[in-house]
Amino acid sequence: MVPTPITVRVPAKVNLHLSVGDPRPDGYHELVTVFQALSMTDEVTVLVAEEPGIDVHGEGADSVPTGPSNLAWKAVQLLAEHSGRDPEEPGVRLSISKGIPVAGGMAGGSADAAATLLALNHLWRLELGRDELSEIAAKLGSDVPFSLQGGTALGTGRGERLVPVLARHTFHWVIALDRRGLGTPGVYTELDRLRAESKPNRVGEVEPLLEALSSGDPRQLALLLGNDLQAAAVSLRPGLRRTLRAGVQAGALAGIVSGSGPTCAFLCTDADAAVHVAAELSGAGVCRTVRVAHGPVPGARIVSEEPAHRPTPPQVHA
Ligand SMILES: C[C@](O)(CO)[C@H](O)COP(=O)(O)OP(=O)(O)OC[C@H]1O[C@@H](n2ccc(N)nc2=O)[C@H](O)[C@@H]1O
Ligand SMILES: Nc1ncnc2c1ncn2[C@@H]1O[C@H](COP(=O)(O)OP(=O)(O)OP(=O)(O)O)[C@@H](O)[C@H]1O
Repeated sequence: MVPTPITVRVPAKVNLHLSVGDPRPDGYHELVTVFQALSMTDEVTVLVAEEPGIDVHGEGADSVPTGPSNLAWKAVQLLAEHSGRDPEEPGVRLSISKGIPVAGGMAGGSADAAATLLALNHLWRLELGRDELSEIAAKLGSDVPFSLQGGTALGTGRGERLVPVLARHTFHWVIALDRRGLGTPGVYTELDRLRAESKPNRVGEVEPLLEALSSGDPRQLALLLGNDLQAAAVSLRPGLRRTLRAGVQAGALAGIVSGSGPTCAFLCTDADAAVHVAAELSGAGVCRTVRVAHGPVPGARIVSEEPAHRPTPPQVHA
């Protein structure tokens, strides 16, 4: 009997605190970061198929590769190899429904890779535990373990070593999507360049932000949001300065560039304030589109053993 397709829902992330150290010999930067999973999600359905492939729908689907460079397909190959299958003939197809902006600094590709690992773990009945899945996830990218875990977490190393952070309160966000994406490696390189020529401010210690999270007071949290990559993202995309200003003028408590950008995330007092800020910001004409979101939300989770929709035939065979 053909196994039932599995659908996994997986969240976007924002870095509430992102402290970037110097480059390491392996080219990565040592990080101290606090991730929060937000209610903007992708859905990935895996199904058994003789002809492998990927189809992608939704937000920014046109700019997502449908071949072997898709991070979710890399997840298929890595898990196939790990479980003794032929990575070139894994016998599955993926259908990805995007709600997370592509190349937006919100871990969209990482989310799809994490969702694929979880879905295949069930489809292939591998029974790998969360720790083992997380180790495999880290091989695919620094953000992938957090996409699996969700919630709020402190990340160290290159961002892949996680400890959950207690954050019982819900925070309300407005998310401003830019017209074009930014490549993550280029933003880290720009930060190194800025640091070689001047001394851009660095975010402080993470502890006060952890205390603000546990207090649940968005006003206290707003004062402590910080991202070392923001200066680099703004240097590469100067228009972000205007977006950040417009969000605060619209009534947000504070705004930051999300991860490597160019998406900006604005913390608001409550859900009503977020709707108001979103409406104002969208009228300001500084970004492509505006969303409201809340966090924390859970990480990758199975939402159904039926596909969200019947996938159309893949455009390119992986
Ligand atoms: C900006 C963040 O989203 C913040 O969470 C992440 O640091 C990026 O995570 P990611 O997209 O999963 O990144 P990876 O796929 O692991 O790495 C992509 C590239 O980003 C740079 N990179 C990433 C993580 C890190 N700690 N130091 C880095 O310098 C490296 O140039 C690396 O080649
Ligand atoms: N499943 C996928 N979804 C989106 N982009 C993908 C995927 N697989 C590969 N990519 C490629 O990866 C690039 C980065 O996309 P992604 O959406 O992961 O960026 P990001 O959210 O900025 O990542 P991060 O926040 O983890 O640095 C895209 O330009 C796209 O070409």
